[in-house]
Amino acid sequence: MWLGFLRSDDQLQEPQLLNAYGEMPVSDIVHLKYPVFAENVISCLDMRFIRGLLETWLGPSLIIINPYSNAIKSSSEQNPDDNSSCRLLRHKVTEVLQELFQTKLPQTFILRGESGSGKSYNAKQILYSLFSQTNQGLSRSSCFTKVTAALTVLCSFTNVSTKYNSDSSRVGIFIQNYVCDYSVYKTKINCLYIDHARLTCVEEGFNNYHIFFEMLAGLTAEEKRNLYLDNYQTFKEFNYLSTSDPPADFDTLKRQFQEWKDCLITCDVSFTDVTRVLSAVLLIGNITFLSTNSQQLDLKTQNELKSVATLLGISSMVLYQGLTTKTINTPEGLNLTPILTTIKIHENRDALAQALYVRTVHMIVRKANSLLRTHGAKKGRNPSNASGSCKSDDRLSAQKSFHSTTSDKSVPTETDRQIPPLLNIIDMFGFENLTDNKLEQLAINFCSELLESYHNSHAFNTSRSSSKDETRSKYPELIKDRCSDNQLVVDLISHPVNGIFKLLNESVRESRSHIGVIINRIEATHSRNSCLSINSLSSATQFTIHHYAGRVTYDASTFIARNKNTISDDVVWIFSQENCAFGFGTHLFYQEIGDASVPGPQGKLYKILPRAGIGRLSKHTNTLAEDFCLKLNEIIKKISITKPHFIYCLKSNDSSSYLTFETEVIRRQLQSLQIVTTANIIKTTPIHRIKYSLFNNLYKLLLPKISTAADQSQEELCKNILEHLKEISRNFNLETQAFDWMFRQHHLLFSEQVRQELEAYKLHILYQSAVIIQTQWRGYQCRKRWPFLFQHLQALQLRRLNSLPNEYNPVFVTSSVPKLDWNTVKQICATYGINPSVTPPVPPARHYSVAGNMKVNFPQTRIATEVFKIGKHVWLQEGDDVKVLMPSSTKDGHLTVQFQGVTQDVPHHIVQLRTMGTLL
Ligand SMILES: Nc1ncnc2c1ncn2[C@@H]1O[C@H](COP(=O)(O)OP(=O)(O)OP(=O)(O)O)[C@@H](O)[C@H]1O
Repeated sequence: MWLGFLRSDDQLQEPQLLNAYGEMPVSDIVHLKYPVFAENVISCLDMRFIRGLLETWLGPSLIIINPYSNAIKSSSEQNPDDNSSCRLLRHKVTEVLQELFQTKLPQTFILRGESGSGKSYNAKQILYSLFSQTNQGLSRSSCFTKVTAALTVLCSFTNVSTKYNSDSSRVGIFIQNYVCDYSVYKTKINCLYIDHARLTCVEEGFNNYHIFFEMLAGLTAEEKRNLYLDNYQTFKEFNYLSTSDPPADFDTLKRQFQEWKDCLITCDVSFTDVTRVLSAVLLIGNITFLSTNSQQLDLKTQNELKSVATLLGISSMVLYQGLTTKTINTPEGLNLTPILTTIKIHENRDALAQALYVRTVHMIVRKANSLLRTHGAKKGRNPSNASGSCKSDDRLSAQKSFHSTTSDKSVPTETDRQIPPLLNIIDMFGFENLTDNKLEQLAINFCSELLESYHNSHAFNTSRSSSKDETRSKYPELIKDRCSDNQLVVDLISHPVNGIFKLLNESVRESRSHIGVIINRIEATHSRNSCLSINSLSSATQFTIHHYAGRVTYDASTFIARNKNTISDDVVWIFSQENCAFGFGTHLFYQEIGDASVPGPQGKLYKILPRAGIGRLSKHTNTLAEDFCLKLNEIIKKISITKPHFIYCLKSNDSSSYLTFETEVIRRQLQSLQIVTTANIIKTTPIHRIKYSLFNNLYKLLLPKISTAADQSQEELCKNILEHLKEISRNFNLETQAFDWMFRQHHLLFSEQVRQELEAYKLHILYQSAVIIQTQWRGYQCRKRWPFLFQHLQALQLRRLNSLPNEYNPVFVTSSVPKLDWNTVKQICATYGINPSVTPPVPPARHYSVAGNMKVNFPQTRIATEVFKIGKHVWLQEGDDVKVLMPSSTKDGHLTVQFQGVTQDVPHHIVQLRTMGTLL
């Protein structure tokens, strides 16, 4: 089982990983001298950055710096295959996969960082590594092609250019990979929507979604004519795009559109249907009603109304009526009344555009999810999970609360074990602080706070519980402060009784409240919350929250309107089968229309967002904030029963400049992500907590001999493994006092240093085993081929001896002995300027040795393997530790050795390198 992993070059050729103790720059922040300070971390990251090393370990987690190298490369030039900068990330994926296979405990990669720090980029790299290590590599994995196609389509739909990132994703993404038999048999993409109001919000400085610019650049003249877009020469002529700037030059947009189109087809979604909806959305934005008479349209708009109606397969009359009338349910019956204000009609229009857009995205994701299963799932490799596995998973996770599970996360219960082996990836929103922060920013920053809270409870809970026992942690107060600050903000925003979201939701339901009233209520309810400040004298609609990553001032003036998230049923019923001949359009609203007990509008309000997906529990009437919290909590519940692996993404600068390391930017991110505190905690506390049985499963192969005594308990076996490790490490003169572990009733607590030693030792054992197996296999192959080879050699010898004519060539050679093609050899020699008749020169002496696939530099510590005399005097005894300075410059095959103050050239074979192998 391990050999598959061992073939990965990344693991075997990672000298940094195993050799970094004491070297600068260290490959793991935890190896910096205690106590770790921000300055040391920054200089370490800086030194690595200069050397092109963008990844640095933080114990079991990884820090990755975004160098913005794609600023100088187009996306088509970026090939994940030759991306050598992701070596440690790939290694991490391998480790996590091994853990998944051995412990069956679901695992989650959580990408954290500011907007633009590279979360989405690294999420793709994780997916790439995952698929290249499973499913027999990428080439055979159609699942991976579909996942990347789905993500490419999604990116165009959900990415926009912002102040922080020219390619910022406006949805949170949660990817679930179901793994079985070393294959990903199903991938599910879940989206968390929040920012669809951006589509119709045409304020200055806001950019619209990439797809509109790509589509307008990439459609052919004929396609544009068919979609009624041929009369528009520039982006600015569309109201919804009038304030936006194209995110790239025309040719790039055109190329991206072609890529998007290909990916859409890979996802089995109709290109024509989707472009019809997108064109309709753009044209809907241009339907403007006269402010003097709300029911009247100007002449140009009349044409646009007709075009939209044709694109959506409805009559202009039905569309016009849907936008301008409202059904009111009175005790006397249903009344169809005209809407009198232009603002209300325009709200209806924008709600329609948003609903069409976001539901199309949702439908594409659902379609892609249905394709992202390999045959394994259908064959029922894992019958209990393969069909409807998400549902069962949902139910399971919904039963557990976030806080109860985080406290005892490493204990898989019976129910946990039924969960299929899952590898999740979470790529949520980055923290945002704009000049004008709205409801979307509050939701996005709340999401960051929840993840921060999750991080605190997972990264520090174990340490706190252990500190109770041993009071070893030097940072309990600091951790407590961070956790309680964070909890204050989470409560302020989402408390079920008096949180900001709750107050907002009530105000939407009451439909009378004014934002000033809400702000007053917030102020009154949270007057003691130190994370909130309201200065009602300077502005009646603003409040400031002290988030973990900085203070953000929110303008609540649009909160109530944005939180509504509603569309009237008059608009929804436009898409009933009687009215609409466009099947795709009808399908977008099938739930609302299908759920209605009586056909036709009833004066109800529906949500703009689709109901299905992760938030199955959500209702038709939920507000935006309600829906967002529900879905986010569901995701957090799902991941709280998995083992998290944090990937901290840092941006190297704020201006997206290529390879520019700005110290202050890094310092800010280190502080908000608590990297320095985490490093110190990892150094001082046994942070790992694992059940004895799981530990033994992972590491029992380290024991030279496993006791077969039936009465040996799991705890005893675990003790034996650790004692053996200590003994081995003592022989290496490692600081064994840092080998920290504690035995608890069911669990073992151990330090990061122990984990690293265990992993390094395990890798070494696996490597040795692989060498033995390969040696045996090659020996077997040689012995099998030897009779044919022998015959061949005999024939050659015979031909030479008898000077047989060249044409004569006995057919002894079997297919298993490859023939040397001299013409090719000559050609290669000519290409590389090699003279085949001249013996190549001896390469210069190396200034290092290689042991266990690692480079070991001079001076080295070696062991004398036999007695060595200088004259008659015995200078070295067998087993003496000696210092080897370098290969001897005067005598071939000799090394310059120093022992007891004397330096002497000694034959190579007398002193052997101290590797673990010498001790086994
Ligand atoms: N390791 C890397 N090497 C090269 N380019 C990178 C790397 N990481 C990120 N980038 C580039 O930096 C830009 C920002 O990255 P990305 O969109 O992944 O950030 P993000 O954290 O997901 O931002 P947001 O939260 O706003 O979506 C992208 O153009 C991405 O291609």
